[in-house]
Amino acid sequence: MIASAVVVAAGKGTRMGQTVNKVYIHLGGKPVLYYSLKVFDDIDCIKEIIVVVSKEEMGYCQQNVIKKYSFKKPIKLVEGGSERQHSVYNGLINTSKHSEIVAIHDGARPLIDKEIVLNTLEQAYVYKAAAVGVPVKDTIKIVDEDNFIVSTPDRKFLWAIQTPQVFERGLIIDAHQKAIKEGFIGTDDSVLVERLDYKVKVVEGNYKNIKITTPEDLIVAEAFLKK
Ligand SMILES: Nc1ccn([C@@H]2O[C@H](COP(=O)(O)OP(=O)(O)OP(=O)(O)O)[C@@H](O)[C@H]2O)c(=O)n1
Ligand SMILES: C[C@](O)(CO)[C@H](O)COP(=O)(O)O
Repeated sequence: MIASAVVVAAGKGTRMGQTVNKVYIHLGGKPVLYYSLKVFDDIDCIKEIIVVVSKEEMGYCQQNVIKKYSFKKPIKLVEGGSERQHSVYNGLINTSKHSEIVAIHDGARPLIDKEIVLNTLEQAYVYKAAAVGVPVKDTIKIVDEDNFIVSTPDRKFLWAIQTPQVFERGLIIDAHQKAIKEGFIGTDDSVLVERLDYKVKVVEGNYKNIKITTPEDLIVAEAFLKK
C-alpha cells in the first residue's frame, strides 16, 4: 500500500482561548503537533506527510516543529482555509498522485496510537473508507431549538467519530469536490463520502484519542503522556 497522511493544523484554537494556536502548545516538552505527526512518520506505508497550516504560521511551524524534530518522511507544508474542510481539501490536492490511500488526521489529536492507525489503513484498503471511533458512553438526546428533548437514539448504534479517517485517494477527492459544488460543509470527512452513498467502516479506537479543544483537555493529555 502506498499512502499519504494529511494532518490539519490550520485552525485558530478559539475554544482554547490562548494566544498561541493549540497545536503549538507544549505537552511533555514537545508541541502537540509533533506527536500528531510522529505516529505517521513511524508507519512504513506512509510515504509523505502534508501538514496544513495557516499562512501566518507557516514559518513558525517550519522552524519550531518540522526542522526542530527532523522527521524521516518528506513533509510538505500547505496553506489552510477558513473551515477545516477547506484545509483538508487543500491538503488532499497536494498529495502525490501515486498514493492509493490518504489518512486525514487532526493536528490537535496527539494521543493517537500507531496500532489504531495501522488498523484503519488496512480497513480503508479493503473498504475504501474507514474512520476511527469509540462507542458513546453517555445517553445522547436530540433536542429542539428550545432545548426540549425530541428523541433518544438507541445508544448501541451511536459512536463518537475521531480521526484518522482514511480513504482511497480518488474517492475522498471526489467527495470533497461534490461538497464544494453543492456548498456543503461537514464536520468531518466521512460525511462527504457518506453523501456519495459509500459505506464507511468504523474502526474501534480508544477514549484516549481526544481532540485538544478546551483548556482541561491539556491536563488530560499531559496525564496520558506521563503514563
Ligand atoms: N480552518 C481550519 C479549522 C481547523 N483546522 C484543524 O482541524 C482540527 C480540528 O479542528 P478544531 O478542534 O475545531 O480546531 P480549531 O478550529 O483550531 O479550534 P476552534 O474551533 O476552537 O477555533 C485542528 O487540528 C485544526 O487545526 C484546520 O486545519 N483548518
Ligand atoms: C473531524 C473531527 O475531529 C471528528 O470528530 C471533528 O468533527 C472536528 O470537529 P471540529 O468542529 O473541527 O472540532
